[in-house]
Amino acid sequence: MRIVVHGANGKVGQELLAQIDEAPDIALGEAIGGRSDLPSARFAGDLVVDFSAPTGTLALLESLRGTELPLVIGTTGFDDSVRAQIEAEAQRRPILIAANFTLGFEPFRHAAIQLARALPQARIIVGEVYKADKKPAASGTTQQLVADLSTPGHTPDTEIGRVGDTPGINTVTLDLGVCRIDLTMTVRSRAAYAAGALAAARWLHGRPPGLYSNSDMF
Ligand SMILES: NC(=O)C1=CN([C@@H]2O[C@H](COP(=O)(O)OP(=O)(O)OC[C@H]3O[C@@H](n4cnc5c(N)ncnc54)[C@H](O)[C@@H]3O)[C@@H](O)[C@H]2O)C=CC1
Ligand SMILES: O=C(O)C1=N[C@H](C(=O)O)C[C@H](O)C1
Repeated sequence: MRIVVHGANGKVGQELLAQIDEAPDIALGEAIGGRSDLPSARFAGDLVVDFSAPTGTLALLESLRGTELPLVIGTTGFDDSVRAQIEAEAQRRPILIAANFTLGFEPFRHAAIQLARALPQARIIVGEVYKADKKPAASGTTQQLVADLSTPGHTPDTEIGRVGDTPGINTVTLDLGVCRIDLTMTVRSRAAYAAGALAAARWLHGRPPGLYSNSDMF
């Protein structure tokens, strides 16, 4: 399978290029670095992986018109209108979108959901620590966990941290007053995200048009 990387100059994009270079079953079709590269892109590949920015993903969808290339979207921070455009585009091509491609993220979020169901009286706090230059708003991962753990009338609190070049620390705390339970997922390297995105690409390749998430892979 030949992969086109969109956002190739970025932190995750560079990890993707390194892992594609080592992968026995994947070749690099094209590396699209940033905004200025998109107009000349040839999309010389079988599938596109996008780790850019919401405006970049929008521009990518526009550039992909007329193709049926499958698309793995790692970019986060979409507003409802862009999400609606992605959903519409999934009628024309298979799209897999996930806020967090770390291999352990699905089991992590399901463990948190199970604990929250078992302890409805707990106060829940969803925490994150990321690189200092990431937007201060809650990450896509935190938004996913907050949605997973919200019940009518109860929305988890969030704690947002930005430190150095932290790849990602995600926590779910269930506070019962007399005791607390802490779940933590620590990503040591952005290689974790790239590995998960390439696993998603292998899973998505050959599937029919539709909107998929990494929970469909398990
Ligand atoms: N789903 C997941 O598992 C993960 C998602 N992410 C998300 O992926 C995105 C990229 O993360 P990083 O690699 O850390 O960011 P980065 O800032 O290091 O790289 C972003 C890349 O996108 C390009 N870009 C930015 N705006 C663009 C535009 N308008 N058009 C075309 N290209 C554009 C930049 O040139 C750069 O190559 C972010 O949205 C981040 O939240 C990051 C890590 C894991
Ligand atoms: O910007 C990042 O680095 C990450 N962003 C994603 C998010 O917004 O949740 C996923 C990952 O946690 C790292």
